[in-house]
Amino acid sequence: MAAIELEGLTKDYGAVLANDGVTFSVERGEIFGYLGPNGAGKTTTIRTLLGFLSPTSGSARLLGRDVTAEDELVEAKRRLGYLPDNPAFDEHATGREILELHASIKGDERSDDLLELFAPPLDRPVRDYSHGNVRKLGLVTTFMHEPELVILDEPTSGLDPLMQHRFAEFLRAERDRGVTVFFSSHILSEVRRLCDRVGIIRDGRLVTVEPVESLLDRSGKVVRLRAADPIPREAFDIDGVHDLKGSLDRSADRVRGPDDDESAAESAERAVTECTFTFTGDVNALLEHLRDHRLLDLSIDEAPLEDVFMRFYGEDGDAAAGERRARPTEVADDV
Ligand SMILES: Nc1ncnc2c1ncn2[C@@H]1O[C@H](COP(=O)(O)OP(=O)(O)OP(=O)(O)O)[C@@H](O)[C@H]1O
Repeated sequence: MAAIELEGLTKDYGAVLANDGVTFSVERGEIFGYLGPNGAGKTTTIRTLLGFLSPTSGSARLLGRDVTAEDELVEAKRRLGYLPDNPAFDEHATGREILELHASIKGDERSDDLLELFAPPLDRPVRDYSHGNVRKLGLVTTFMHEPELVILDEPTSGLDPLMQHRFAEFLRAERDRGVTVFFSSHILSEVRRLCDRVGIIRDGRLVTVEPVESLLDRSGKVVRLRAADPIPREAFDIDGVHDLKGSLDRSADRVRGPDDDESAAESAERAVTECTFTFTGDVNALLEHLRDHRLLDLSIDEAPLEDVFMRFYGEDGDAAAGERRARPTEVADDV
């Protein structure tokens, strides 16, 4: 039995179809990232899973329990930890009082360890907390009762890099002891660092569900090279080379054309000494192909996850995915 099962989940707010037949499962013991830009429908799915919203149609199950059946939902929630985007703690209570309240409701198996790890202040009222400290307190309340499944909304927002690193290590250790993690995010670096699989939602519809690695594999590698001598552009006419951009160092240009006065840009149309391209082929074949050229520098890196998302949200990706026309969406570090 999967930890989360969604089958044709649809939520129609009237003006907006926020979830449109969303179907996927989150397996036990995996870290699953739920991604999409603002307004894509992530929170709607999460709020439906938690029983805060009723689906217009379709079904949602948490730990095998139907979330639309009150008693089943209560049973599932005992084994669940939930960190909302903005935890609504009583502003007048201190962190310690909030932990005591949570312990009395759902139990406390490990708050001492969690406090050591995340170290939120405890003796000040929450209204004096920074955003990051609210988040740290929220992480303690989310995990203190040893949940089997945690649902986290943008978990690292407001955490400094050191704390983000600590949180990532903690989450992986939780996963390794069998805890299932479902989190929504639009921060690609976070997704790349943490997730086993991702589901991508756009305009209420699920675009893909797949392992992060396969998403990255399909997007290819970014190759950058610098050569001692000009390499004719035809040398890059091989399978898997896309988007070649290059420049020519004229001092190294020994392949000038008949017109020695041609501009640097014109020369670079024939040959390059420095270039960057996306490569989706066999790296060994590429290296073999470049063997006759003296390289000064070569790097082969994974394509940025941003490029992968552009395929799903950008104009071209829209056509390739056979999806509806995308709304204009900025895709930088945030999806
Ligand atoms: N209660 C509501 N009534 C009407 N429309 C709503 C309601 N809640 C959300 N929406 C709309 O549904 C769509 C999906 O919203 P949702 O909050 O699920 O997206 P999201 O992916 O979580 O976005 P964000 O990353 O900004 O939190 C948006 O167009 C939003 O304006």
